[in-house]
Amino acid sequence: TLTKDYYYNSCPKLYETVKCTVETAIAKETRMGASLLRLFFHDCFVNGCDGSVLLDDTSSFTGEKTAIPNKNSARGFEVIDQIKSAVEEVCPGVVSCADILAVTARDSVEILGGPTWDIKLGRRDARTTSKSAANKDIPAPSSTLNQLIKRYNALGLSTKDLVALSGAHTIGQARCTNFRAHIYNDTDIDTSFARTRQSGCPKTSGSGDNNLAPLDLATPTSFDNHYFKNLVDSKGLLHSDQVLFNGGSADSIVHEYSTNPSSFFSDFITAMIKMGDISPLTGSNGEIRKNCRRAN
Ligand code: HEM
Ligand SMILES: [Ca+2]
Ligand SMILES: [Ca+2]
Repeated sequence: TLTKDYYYNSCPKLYETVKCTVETAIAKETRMGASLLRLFFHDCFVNGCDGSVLLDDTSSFTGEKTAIPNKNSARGFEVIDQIKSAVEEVCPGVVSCADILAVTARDSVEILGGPTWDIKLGRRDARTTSKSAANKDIPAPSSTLNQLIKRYNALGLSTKDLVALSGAHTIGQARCTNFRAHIYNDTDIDTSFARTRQSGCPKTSGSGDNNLAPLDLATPTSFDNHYFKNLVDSKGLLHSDQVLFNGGSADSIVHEYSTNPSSFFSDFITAMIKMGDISPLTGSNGEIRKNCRRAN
């Protein structure tokens, strides 16, 4: 099992080393904080939090980076490489890439104005992975509320965890291809917001697919509860965002977070810890990778 003081003796400088590199990366590009937080989610939802998302393709397997949810989308791998190098300098061969993702996600949230919390460490790194697992296990932005609830439940996460974790969309950007159907076809969207987003995202698929828009139109670089205020105003960017406030079973939770930032923060922390507990490799399973991009 994971513990809070896992590297207390073996790598006492871990936290300051990671945080310093994350701060530099976010100072250079604010969006990087969002990208790093998302990497932890994409790792944990595919074979658990085992660093699988970081593996490059090899001759023996095709990894997760070219799966639909990640291709042209997941970013921050160079920053993870920098953090891993810095950590290897202070304690070589000790800290897993899976744990580095967990610390990095926690620090990114805090640096962008969100809460901080103690995390549990002791994960080991996967030696392999598969593209098809990533395609199957990461929820699509076209998901219905029931599909999202089912997927989260299968991982031991509740509807409350789903809503709280979706609050991560208070930061970062999405590509037109992922919100086109919502802004052109859905009716659960504020019409003037839809028009604004349509102006940056052509209706014809294949044109402007990579054009970006902020997931939170109000405060896209601050980790706050504005995402939930947007949902109450029918200004969610993704179909999978707005289904959380649609007259369904998640409405009351969204409403609560939209008026009470501290309840969002405390439930987000709980949910991040639960997500970080999804089937870690421990004991003699897996390994401590030397380079996060490949098995030793
Ligand atoms: C509920 C299911 C979820 C769905 C369907 C979903 C879907 C998406 C999509 C489609 C994007 C935009 C990607 C692109 O257009 O390239 C995105 C971005 C993002 N997601 Fe999620 N997401 C979900 C849950 C989460 C969770 C649980 C977290 C973290 C705890 C998270 C964090 C982020 C962040 C921070 C971004 C912005 C990344 C950046 O700007 O680089 N998402 N998500
Ligand atoms: Ca994984
Ligand atoms: Ca925000």
